[in-house]
Amino acid sequence: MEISTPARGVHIPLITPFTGTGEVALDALERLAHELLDEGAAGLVALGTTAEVATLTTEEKQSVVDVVARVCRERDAPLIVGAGSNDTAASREALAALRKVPEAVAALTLVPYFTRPSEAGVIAHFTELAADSPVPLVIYHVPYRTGQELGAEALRKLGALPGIVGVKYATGALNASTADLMADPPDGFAVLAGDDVLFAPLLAMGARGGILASAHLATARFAELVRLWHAGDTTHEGDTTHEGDTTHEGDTAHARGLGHRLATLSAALFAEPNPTVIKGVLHAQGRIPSPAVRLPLLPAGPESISAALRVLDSLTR
Ligand SMILES: O=C(O)C1=N[C@H](C(=O)O)C[C@H](O)C1
Repeated sequence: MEISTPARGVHIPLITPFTGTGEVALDALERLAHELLDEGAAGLVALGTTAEVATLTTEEKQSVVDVVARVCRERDAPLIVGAGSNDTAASREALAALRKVPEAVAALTLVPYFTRPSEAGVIAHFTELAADSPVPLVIYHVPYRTGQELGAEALRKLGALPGIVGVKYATGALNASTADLMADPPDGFAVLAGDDVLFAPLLAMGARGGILASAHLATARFAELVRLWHAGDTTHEGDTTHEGDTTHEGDTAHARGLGHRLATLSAALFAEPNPTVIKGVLHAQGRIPSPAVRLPLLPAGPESISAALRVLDSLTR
């Protein structure tokens, strides 16, 4: 298994577009994937939460992975695939299936949800998965969805395991534990922002990038924000930012302003459950055939979509 830290930048967890009659619109997915890479996405994520993965059949999931893998192969772009659950044995099988996806550079694997094992149990889960997986793992830490808290020390232990290359950090808030982790992450361990509105502050703390549904829109501006925060890095690719790195004063002011504006966009795009507003906006732009989502999600209301379009317009003008 080749172990490499996820690429610096914005990785986009693709929505699953549906046709007016409810089938997966694979042609629209393929077009969208190309557009996002054209606009500066560092990589793509298939089967994230944003893909409404819980509602896709096994065949649909396979088709989605096939399409996104093809795009990544054609574009030489890194592909991360969502795989795993709160059952260790089933997660091992899901990860083993990635042997058939040579384009996958990593799996995005949730901290086991709902069961609420001890911290030691979470570490045992990931130790077993990482030992066996054909691709390295990016841990998806989202305690407000999984019900499982993990402190900086536990994340450091996980990050030090061979085969674990990063975390999608979506804790809902940045706090002392975040500062602790960001001050001393394991070598080669990428912290990727997973809370869209907190992307800019986490970049300022040293995040390598993000896995952000919001970056379906204004993709180039999200990519620009990463460049701005990493402009002064003096360390080599693969390292994290260290004390003493320089960023020009003008860049910092620009980064701060852009970060605020992108946070406003993300807030508008998350005004209703993700990815309903994003789909509404992409449909209004003519980029996907329908804004449809599958139950239990309901389509976003027209006010939310118009508000997001207004913020987007002010950002791209
Ligand atoms: O699918 C993902 O990956 C993401 N899901 C989050 C969510 O739905 O809450 C949002 C994040 O931007 C990426």
